Amino acid sequence: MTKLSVNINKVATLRNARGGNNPDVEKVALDCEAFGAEGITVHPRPDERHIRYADVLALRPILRTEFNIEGYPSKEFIDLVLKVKPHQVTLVPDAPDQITSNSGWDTKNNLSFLTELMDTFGEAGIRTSIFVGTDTEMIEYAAKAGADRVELYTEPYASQYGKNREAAIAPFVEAAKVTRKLGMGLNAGHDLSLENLAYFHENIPWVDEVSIGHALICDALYLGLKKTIEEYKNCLR
Ligand SMILES: CC(=O)[C@@H](O)[C@H](O)COP(=O)(O)O
Ligand SMILES: NCC(=O)COP(=O)(O)O
Repeated sequence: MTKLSVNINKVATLRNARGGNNPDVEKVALDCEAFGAEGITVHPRPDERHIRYADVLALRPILRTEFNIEGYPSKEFIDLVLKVKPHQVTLVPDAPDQITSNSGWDTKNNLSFLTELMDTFGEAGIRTSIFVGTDTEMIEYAAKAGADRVELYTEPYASQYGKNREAAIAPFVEAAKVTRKLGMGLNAGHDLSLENLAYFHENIPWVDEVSIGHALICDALYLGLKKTIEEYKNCLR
């Protein structure tokens, strides 16, 4: 079964636009769970332009499903994750000023850095995931680093889907098979949507978790949050 983890960054972006607490990020997270989400994802960035470190601390005790914290492993991020102890940490190689994630790790060149982090988080009882592209060598080095899972960066799939979905999915199926062979769990995310999710799942039904934020929150403007989450879950059946 593929779990749906809702990324609530964009809810925080909306809240931050006015400085108050509307929409209430904690309430939205709980509502996502009540409407069927099997996890909540946050990606705090150094400038706190959407999810703030304080949100992450406040969410931990109230969530009932899987909590996934994504981000670049700066000292502040590592300290936050070790304090919060989520179910899963996903390491992403983003620069501090990046608009959004745009690539996976070079796990070969960062092997010792990542290995040390896998040990640190593993010893704290936190499941680890490394954000990677479909280059199978990068997946092999994620396994060498000791990651429990990899998260495949799905933007290239999403952007190619409309032109040629068979060609778009092919490298992801290959990467997913290699991940399975190496004994790691498999997550996926970035630009997954109601348009492209069902086909992704149909071709790689053994994905453990997809984390979806931007498109899902956009869809909720039209469909409402409950119906939107139901529709995304329908794509994963
Ligand atoms: C790793 C990944 O693909 C997502 O976490 C994405 O970067 C969401 O972050 P933003 O909401 O800042 O775009
Ligand atoms: N890990 C991907 C994620 O959390 C959400 O990405 P997106 O759906 O906002 O592109």
